[in-house]
Amino acid sequence: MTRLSVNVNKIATLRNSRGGNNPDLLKVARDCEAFGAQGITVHPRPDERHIRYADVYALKDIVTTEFNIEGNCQEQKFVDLVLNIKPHQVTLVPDALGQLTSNHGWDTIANKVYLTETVKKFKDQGIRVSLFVDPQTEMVEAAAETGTDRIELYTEGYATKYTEGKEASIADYVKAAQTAQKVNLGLNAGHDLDLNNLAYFAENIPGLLEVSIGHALISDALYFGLETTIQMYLARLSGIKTAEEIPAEGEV
Ligand SMILES: CC(=O)[C@@H](O)[C@H](O)COP(=O)(O)O
Ligand SMILES: NCC(=O)COP(=O)(O)O
Repeated sequence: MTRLSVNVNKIATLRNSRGGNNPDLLKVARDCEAFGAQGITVHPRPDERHIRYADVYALKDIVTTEFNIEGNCQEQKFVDLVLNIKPHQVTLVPDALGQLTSNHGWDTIANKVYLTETVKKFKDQGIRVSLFVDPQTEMVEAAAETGTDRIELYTEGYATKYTEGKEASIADYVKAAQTAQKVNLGLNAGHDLDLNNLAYFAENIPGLLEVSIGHALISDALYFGLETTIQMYLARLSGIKTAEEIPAEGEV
């Protein structure tokens, strides 16, 4: 079954808006795990506008599930952070400085030499590596040549097109996932996944090991509460239908 890693960036963003410790990031991370999340994701950025480097060190001591650190390995501070903490997984994302949020995957062809050296640096320390990529066959194939363990498919394109037509929105992702299987890459996915689009993605993408979800999940928690929200996302991943999705008798 696909595992759910909760990205807690938005909790830090809310906390930072007032300068104190409310909400308490470490408590939220512990609670996410207690409510069933199988991993915690953070994505520190150089300006530390949400997750701070100090948060990542503090989380290392309390996360008991999979710890996934995402970020830009072209920043030496990020590389040092990850090598010091040694999380279960590092996800390398080609962010530009000052970027609002991640908006593209690696060009794994143009950056093959750089990525091969960087992947090795982390793998030599026992850290699983995942590369953030767009759903393009040639990018997935070249990713495999860097020695990375996994890729994370950037799902913003899927999420945007989902409401216009499910089949068309997922087609490139299915192809990319099939390619990943062919070249023996583990498969993660993330960005803008939510309660509406998650189940269809998880049902149709072969070999999907993990999704990391932050923005929508934390927003949903305002309405449903964190525990219920996490249960709802887990249900989407396990194929359990909600009451509204179960056809009434005679409708089948
Ligand atoms: C790589 C990715 O898609 C996520 O990590 C996303 O970028 C979250 O980062 P923000 O919370 O800064 O939007
Ligand atoms: N890797 C994707 C992630 O961690 C969360 O992205 P989003 O759900 O905040 O868009």
